Amino acid sequence: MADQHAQSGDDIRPTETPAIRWDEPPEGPVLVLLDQTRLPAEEVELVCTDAPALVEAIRSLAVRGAPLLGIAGAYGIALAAARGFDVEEAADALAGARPTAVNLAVGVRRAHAAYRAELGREGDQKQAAEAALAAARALHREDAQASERMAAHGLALLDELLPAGGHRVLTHCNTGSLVSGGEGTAFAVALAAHRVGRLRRLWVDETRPLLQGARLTAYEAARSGMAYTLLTDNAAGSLFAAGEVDAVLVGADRIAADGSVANKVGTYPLAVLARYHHVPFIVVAPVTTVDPDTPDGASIEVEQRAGHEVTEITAPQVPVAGAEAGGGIPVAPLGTQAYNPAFDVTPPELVTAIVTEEGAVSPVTADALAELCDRSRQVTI
Ligand SMILES: CSC[C@@H](O)[C@@H](O)C(=O)COP(=O)(O)O
Repeated sequence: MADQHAQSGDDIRPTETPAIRWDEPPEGPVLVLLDQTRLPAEEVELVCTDAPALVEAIRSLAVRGAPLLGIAGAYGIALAAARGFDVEEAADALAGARPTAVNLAVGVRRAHAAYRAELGREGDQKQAAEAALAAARALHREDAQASERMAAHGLALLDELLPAGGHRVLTHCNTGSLVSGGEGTAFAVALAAHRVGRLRRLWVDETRPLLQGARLTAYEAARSGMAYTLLTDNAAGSLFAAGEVDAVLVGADRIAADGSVANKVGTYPLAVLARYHHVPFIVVAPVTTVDPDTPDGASIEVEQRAGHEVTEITAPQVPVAGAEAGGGIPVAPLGTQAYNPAFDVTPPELVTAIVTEEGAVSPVTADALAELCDRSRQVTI
């Protein structure tokens, strides 16, 4: 199959606009987000001046993806503190805005703890707000570094598992620079393979219902100059059957202590397909996505989203005036009920490896994961 994009991608950024940035115009500090609901049509920034606006941006998926949610949550605390809002209230609202991605609560807790610690040291409100901002900036920076290290570990693992030929990698949802302070998680591994000429093709699942694959991953892949092909989620089975997939690379929203992986709905069927077809199924996520307090997959809260996301096709860049519910184009009879979990859970026995910035765990066991988390804590302290 001919490559769709022949240019070398090294100097091309996957988006012109950063996914998130802190700004301090004369009117006061703001958190500026690249509104992901408007992609790929246009890169538009969304300016949040308080925590409720950020909560709304999180719920509507203007800002999304586990690591970026953590960074956004931390900046949200800094924003509430800097603008003199009730920080306790902001922390509760932000941490609860979406339940599955553990990074959101982790990011909120980190900035909140820095804020409280400064107050505890008799710091004034301004100093506490500065401490929260410093914590958010540190998380942002660390996520970029983690991204780089995950890419290196992931590429080494791919080369070890697939010694011959270029890699044909299937991915789901969106895991690139739109979800991270750096180049992302699973997508960063594909990008690293592309840069050294080892990526033959990135197969991009469209990822119904909100099309993060089609709208966002295809966008990032195109701008990066890699060979990619978009497929409907339903076409993955026949792609495996045709022998066209060498590895699956996905991200994670929460990894339970036993190694169960919550990720975008549609991930679990890919893991089943991969096992049946003897293809490595690799999860790439920062250590902060591993949640030692969630013992197993059954304990992970899976976010249920509005049915209209399924019963309507919503192209946010093309608003439909006067339409019902979500404002999209109906594709089902009026009143149809929909089952719309945002995530599913893949059991550890279907996961070939979990790649983090601290290295890979394979086979995936509770003990190996716990050891990795301990190692990471020692490095951080
Ligand atoms: C590194 S991103 C990993 C996951 O957060 C990603 O795969 C995903 O499922 C995102 O879901 P979303 O609902 O778009 O926030």
